[in-house]
Amino acid sequence: MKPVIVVHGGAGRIFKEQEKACRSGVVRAVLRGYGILKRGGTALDAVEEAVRSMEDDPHFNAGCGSVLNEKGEVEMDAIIMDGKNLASGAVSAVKCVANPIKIARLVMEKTKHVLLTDQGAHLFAQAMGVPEIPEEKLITERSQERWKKNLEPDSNPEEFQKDLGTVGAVALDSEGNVACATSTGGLSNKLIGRVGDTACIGSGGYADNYSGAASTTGHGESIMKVVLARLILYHMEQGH
Ligand SMILES: NC(=O)C[C@H](N)C(=O)O
Repeated sequence: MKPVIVVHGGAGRIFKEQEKACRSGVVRAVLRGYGILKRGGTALDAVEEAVRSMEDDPHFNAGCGSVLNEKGEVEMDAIIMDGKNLASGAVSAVKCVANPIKIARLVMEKTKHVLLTDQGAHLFAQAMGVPEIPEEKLITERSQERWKKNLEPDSNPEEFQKDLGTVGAVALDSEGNVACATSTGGLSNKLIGRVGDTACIGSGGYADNYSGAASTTGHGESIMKVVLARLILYHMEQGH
């Protein structure tokens, strides 16, 4: 089967001066993921690699470049899912790691659970030998500026939520297996402990060999209302 990978760097507004960097970020991610597929690798490895690449890229709202919560901290959510057996792993409100998607994968493969949050995710990551990094390494000038602007009395937080998007990827490998991965810093100036759609199976992503794979981006609280990723696959199953 001919392998396929599709990635997104969010569906938010992209400022002119960021356009080139954002474009090369998604191209780099897709090439890394596709490289794995071309060598006969799995859809799961391909989506993880593509998302890692965008987590490492400060132009996206995931990993380095994540938006900040109300206290000016980075709290990230991520999910990965294997369409072959419906196995999935996710983390929410994780701090001080470069690649939340890696921990999501470890949750899937090394635990009996599907979602670990905050401190529990942190302890698990430590136990798995995932290196901790200083929070400053995840914070960009742009995310700090956005956070400060949102604190101003006349700010329009709705406007700022349009600026940046979550990252994600879906892939089909030569064996006919599909997978999805999604990663985000969430919403600007969100409440501490807010968990968005990205960490929730069926909302931030879903993969099922029977129907396909989806990775979502946008306003998490709206996405969760309709369990969007699963809803998309439902419509695909119906042939829509
Ligand atoms: N920009 C985004 O896609 C945000 C993400 N869906 C969230 O609500 O956490």
